[in-house]
Amino acid sequence: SSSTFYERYHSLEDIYHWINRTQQDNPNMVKAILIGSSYEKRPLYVLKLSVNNRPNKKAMWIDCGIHAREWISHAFCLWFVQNSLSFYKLNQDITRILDNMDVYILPVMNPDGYQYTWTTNRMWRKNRSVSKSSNCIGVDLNRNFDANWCTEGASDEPCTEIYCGAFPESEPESQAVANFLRSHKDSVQFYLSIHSYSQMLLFPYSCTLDEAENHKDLLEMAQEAAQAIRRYYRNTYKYGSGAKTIYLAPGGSDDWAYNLGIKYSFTFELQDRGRYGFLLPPSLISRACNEALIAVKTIALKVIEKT
Ligand SMILES: NCCCCC[C@@H](C[SeH])C(=O)O
Ligand SMILES: [Zn+2]
Ligand SMILES: [Zn+2]
Repeated sequence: SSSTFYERYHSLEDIYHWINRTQQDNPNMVKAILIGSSYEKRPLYVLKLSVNNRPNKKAMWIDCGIHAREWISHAFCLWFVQNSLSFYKLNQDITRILDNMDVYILPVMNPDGYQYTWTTNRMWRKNRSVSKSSNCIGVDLNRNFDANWCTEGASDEPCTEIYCGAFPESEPESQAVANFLRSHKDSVQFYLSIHSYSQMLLFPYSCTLDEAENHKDLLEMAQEAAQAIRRYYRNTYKYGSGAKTIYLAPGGSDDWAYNLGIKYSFTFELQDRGRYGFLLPPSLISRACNEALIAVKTIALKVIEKT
């Protein structure tokens, strides 16, 4: 049954098959868009969920798997698509969100790294690009965007886990995402990047301790989302600006999207708090994804109210 499919982790090949099947099974709600390819030439597919052709309709963006080892992230993108398709017209919140917003979902932003965690090193974080200046492999895609690039909280050392790359958008994966968002910046109102672990709802800035101009709005949205998780699932998520709540992290996709003009920009760190860490067991996928789902719905509904 479908519940077991979504309560398991899936190989890259299985996710590509799932993308294909989901589009084939839902021809008038789902379209797969090829937005680029990885360093090792694997396709980067975005699924577009759209239930109507309302003129100048808003949109939201969710990317998963920017960091390869954070498997609960990829699982959430699949969970979100399945939940949206299954409960449209049945659940009031999902129906209101889809009636008002198209949703762009990138289930695997770092396919080379993800494949590598299945075949070679479960704890791999970065992409798999080869650098000219070092034998070490991989750039941290969440330090490769053009937002205070390679300042404190990133490293110019290719062998580190937070290597910023040779220059901003040096990597095909971050370049593909940045290009897509640049060409859709007038419709995308809400950016969301899914990570693990530590149970946090973060918003700009992470690249500096300065407050975002709509900090009050972002804080209120994150607080309401964390309260929803607390109320429905009795679990605790911290929330706040990235720099103050987790650590300084420049070159991030959320800060870059925010500076592009996407004023509702978030990074979620899903379960858990460290007991299993990146190795969250499949038995906890449904809880972790349901907690993230209620948070996404809470914020998406507020974005619809405000835009
Ligand atoms: N854009 C930076 C948000 C805060 C840091 C997020 C974590 C996720 Se693993 C990181 O990229 O180190
Ligand atoms: Zn991450
Ligand atoms: Zn993380």
